[in-house]
Amino acid sequence: MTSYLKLDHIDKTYSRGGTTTNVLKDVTLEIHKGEYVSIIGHSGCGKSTLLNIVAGLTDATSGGVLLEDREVNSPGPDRAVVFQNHSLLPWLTVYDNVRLAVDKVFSGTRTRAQRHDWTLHNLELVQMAHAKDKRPGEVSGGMKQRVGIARALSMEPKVLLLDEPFGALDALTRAHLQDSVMQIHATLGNTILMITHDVDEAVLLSDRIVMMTNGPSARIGEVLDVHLARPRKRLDLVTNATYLKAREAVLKFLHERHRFVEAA
Ligand SMILES: Nc1ncnc2c1ncn2[C@@H]1O[C@H](COP(=O)(O)OP(=O)(O)OP(=O)(O)O)[C@@H](O)[C@H]1O
Repeated sequence: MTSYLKLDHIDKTYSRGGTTTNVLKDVTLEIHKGEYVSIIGHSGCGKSTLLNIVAGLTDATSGGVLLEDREVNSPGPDRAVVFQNHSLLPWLTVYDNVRLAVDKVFSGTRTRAQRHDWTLHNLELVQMAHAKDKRPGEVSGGMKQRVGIARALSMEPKVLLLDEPFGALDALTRAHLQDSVMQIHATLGNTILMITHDVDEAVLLSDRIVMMTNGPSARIGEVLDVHLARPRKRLDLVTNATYLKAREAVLKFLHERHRFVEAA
């Protein structure tokens, strides 16, 4: 398989008030088309910084990001981001929040009727068509995240970037949304890069788990292949030896790194 998205020797240093902090050190990662890759690591190691660099929202200090062999260093609809706290416009309906993105990307290439159908189609994908006329303030946190995912998908991004998309949700809502994302990934074959703190979530959803060392100068410590057939059913995995082994490997990595920090 060839690399679709490449993080190429990324370094990131923040300078503030005369002090400089090196957050990311030589991060290189190749992601294949259709792959679901998660990044896991302790708080503050630089996961969001890395995702923001891929999104084009933050510049790398050196190194860069290649998508289909072309350098990307500014935001674009080819890399749609879903943040932990939904970023919907509160004065627009659920429908209009998605339609706005659809119009931005497709106003030159699709008719009004096509854009309308496409907006509804994406709301249906996340089971939110029934609430299309509600405003964000009138729906639950999980529903808002669904709309955020619909909005991101509606731009037909080459890569979907998820920054802890389920982090602020209760366990049941989180599980439902994880199932929806797995279903969407199975249907559309999206290439997904996701940040998470949750070991079970990483193993359930990912083809590969990228484990970051602690910062400063965080780098990729280990990359774990998750050899679990799809579709994956969470209840079946509870006793699955491959699942348990993967889970243990990630926990061990994080635990050892954590101990390292405490000892330091
Ligand atoms: N704009 C900025 N200026 C200076 N330092 C920053 C800036 N943004 C982030 N940092 C620092 O960079 C480091 C990495 O932050 P980042 O948010 O990327 O980590 P993270 O792994 O995503 O954390 P968390 O898991 O808690 O969200 C932190 O030490 C943070 O304080």
